[in-house]
Amino acid sequence: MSTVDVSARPQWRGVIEEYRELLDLPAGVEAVTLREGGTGLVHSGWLSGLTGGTVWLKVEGDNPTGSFKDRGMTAAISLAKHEGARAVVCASTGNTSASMAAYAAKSGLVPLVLVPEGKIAAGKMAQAIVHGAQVLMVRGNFDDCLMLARQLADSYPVALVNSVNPARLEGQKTAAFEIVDFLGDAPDVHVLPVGNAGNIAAYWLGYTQYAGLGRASRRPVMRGFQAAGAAPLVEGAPVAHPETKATAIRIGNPASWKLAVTAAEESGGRFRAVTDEQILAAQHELARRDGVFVEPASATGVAGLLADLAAGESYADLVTVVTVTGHGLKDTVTALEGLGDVVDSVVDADVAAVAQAAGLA
Ligand SMILES: Cc1ncc(COP(=O)(O)O)c(C=O)c1O
Ligand SMILES: N[C@@H](CCOP(=O)(O)O)C(=O)O
Repeated sequence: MSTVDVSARPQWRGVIEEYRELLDLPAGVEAVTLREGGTGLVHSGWLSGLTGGTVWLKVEGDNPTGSFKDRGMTAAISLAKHEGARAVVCASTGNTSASMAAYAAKSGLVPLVLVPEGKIAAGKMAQAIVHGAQVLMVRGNFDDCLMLARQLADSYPVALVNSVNPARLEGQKTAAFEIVDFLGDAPDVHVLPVGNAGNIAAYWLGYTQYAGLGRASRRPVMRGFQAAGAAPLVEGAPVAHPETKATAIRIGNPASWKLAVTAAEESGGRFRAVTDEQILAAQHELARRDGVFVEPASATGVAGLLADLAAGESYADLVTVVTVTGHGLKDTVTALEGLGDVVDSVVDADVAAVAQAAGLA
């Protein structure tokens, strides 16, 4: 077979190459990329109808490992490699570890993951393990894991790639760039789930940079939503024992607390809490009405928007973007919980029986 030169063929290049001149990374950093970013901005007919405005879903489950973390991880891993690191570490509620493990595999770095024992969705755990990470389960919560990861990185030759690493936010801010590039301006309101708070900080960084460059005429109001059992930013104090079925945001002391508060305050936004019941209901509604299957934590922004509407908040005539942060296939167990017998009925391999069971006959 003759070799075909594909180097000049158009392809999304990943967030570093697409936005390199806008990222605060050292010159000459070679991108370790899985072609992350360039994710869909999907119009939600359902939410637009409910609000009387225009609602877009930024579907971050489209990323290579199924969450927004890949945008930051390409930057953090590329920088770690550039600086000569041999090993990387993260604390994780699941998605960061999946992402880190994949990018570490791509780059040849050795990945070490610290997770809270028994609180990681199976799909995410599988990703980290299959990509070759060493996964240590810690008797403690995410906040304990992050403290340990920081201590390891301080004392041993291993680079920390959680969102306390500024390169992570540099990569993640590209989601804001993509939204403005697509819509032609920033939205009026941006809604998203908040856990460790790196993502809201990164979006604010991106929107602010684009407004400063004149690529957007405004910055959106930032509305962050947390799970009621893990809502330190709503309560104004760390939560010692965070609890929620949305395990990705089971975090009691967000590392980017101050940056998140700045984003909310400067934008005229705020934080609100929604219950697990509201989150899981929003997850199912989104899947059934818009065809977008997200993991529980990712539905927190949708739940928040619905709760705002129920509380009389108006989104009418506004352009709203809701980031749905990760793919539903990561946690099918929680998605199916409470649905009873998911296989409606078993039938013989007979067309009449099938038609009858399906209510067609
Ligand atoms: C799927 C998902 N959504 C939302 C979040 C919250 O993002 P952040 O920690 O940047 O606030 C996380 C991680 O915490 C996550 O994994
Ligand atoms: N949800 C996160 C928690 C860690 O967040 P990070 O953005 O600081 O890495 C995860 O997936 O682990």
